[in-house]
Amino acid sequence: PYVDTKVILENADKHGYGVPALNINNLEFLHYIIEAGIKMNSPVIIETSQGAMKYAGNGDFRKGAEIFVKMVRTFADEANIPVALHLDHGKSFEYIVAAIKAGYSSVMIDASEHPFEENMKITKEIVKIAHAAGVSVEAELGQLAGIEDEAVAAENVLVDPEEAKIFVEETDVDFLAPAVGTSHGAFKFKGAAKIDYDRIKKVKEYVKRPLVLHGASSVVPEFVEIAEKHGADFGGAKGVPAEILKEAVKCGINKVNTDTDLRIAFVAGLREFLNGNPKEFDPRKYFKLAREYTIKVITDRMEVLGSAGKA
Ligand SMILES: O=C(COP(=O)(O)O)N(O)CCCOP(=O)(O)O
Ligand SMILES: [Zn+2]
Repeated sequence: PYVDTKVILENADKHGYGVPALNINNLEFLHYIIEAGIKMNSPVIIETSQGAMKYAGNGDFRKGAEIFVKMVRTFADEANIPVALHLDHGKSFEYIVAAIKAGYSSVMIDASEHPFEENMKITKEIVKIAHAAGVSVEAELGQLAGIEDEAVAAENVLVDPEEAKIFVEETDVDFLAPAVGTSHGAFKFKGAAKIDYDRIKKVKEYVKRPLVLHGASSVVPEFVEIAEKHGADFGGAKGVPAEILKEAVKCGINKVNTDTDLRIAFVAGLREFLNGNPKEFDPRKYFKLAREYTIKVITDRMEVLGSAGKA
C-alpha cells in the first residue's frame, strides 16, 4: 500500500532498524526498488530530488511530480509492502508545494544553507502548510560537504545537538537529517570513513523522532571494479561501509538516503552488458545486468539496515 513516510519511519524508530530511502529519476529504478522490496519483504521509501522532478517532466517539474506520483502509486497500490514517495532536498517553495499538490507522502525542506534562525523560520512555514495537507516533513541541520544539486557545501558543518533540540521544538518537523560527517556522491572521505556516533546519539536523545542519514551510500567496491573494468573512471571513490551504517542505525538513524550506490551498480551492469553484447540494441534487453546489479545492491542494503522482513 501507499503510505505516509511517517508511518514507515515511526515503526523503524520503535523497533530500531533503518529503512533505505532510494532515489529515482525514471521507471527502471522504480521497478528495481519495488522488486527488491517485495523480495525482501521490506518497506521502501522512494525519493526524488528537484532535479529528478525536472528530468521526469522534461523541464516541467510540476508534470514530473505528477508522473512520479502516478507511477509510484500504481506499484504501491498492488504491492504487499508499505511504499512512500518523498521529495528529497526540497529547496524551492514551488517544488515543495508541487509535490504536496501531486500527492507525495512527505517532503524535505532543505534550508540548511541558511543560518540557524532562517532555517528554523523557513522550515516552520513549510511544516504548517504540509501538515495542513496531511504530509510529513523532513529538515536538515548542519551541512554535508560535497555537491548537492544547487548548493555546494564546501565544508562539513556538523549538527549542534543543542540547536537540534530547539529546532524540533520550534518547527515540529517529523524527521530530522543531522549532518554527522557524510557527504553526497562517490567521494565521501579523503582518509578513513568515519561519522560522529556521539552526535547522532545526542540528537536522538533530544529530538526523540526518526533521524535521517544523507550521503549514506557505501560505494560498493565490487560494482566500482566492474564499472572500471568496462571503461569507467571512479578513482578515489569511497563510501560509508556497512558496519558504520549498522552502528549509525543503532545510534538512532532510521531513514538512510541511498542514490550513488544505485547509480554505480546500474552503470556497472550497463557497461559490462554493452561491452559483451555488441550486437544488442533492444532496450528491453540491454539493461539486464544493470537491473540485476541494482536489485542486488538494494536487497543487500535492506539486510544491512534491518528493514528486511519488516513490511
Ligand atoms: O543523500 C542522498 C544520497 O547520498 P549518496 O550520494 O551517498 O547516495 N540524497 O539525498 C540523494 C541526493 C540526489 O540529488 P540529485 O538528484 O540532485 O543528484
Ligand atoms: Zn541528501
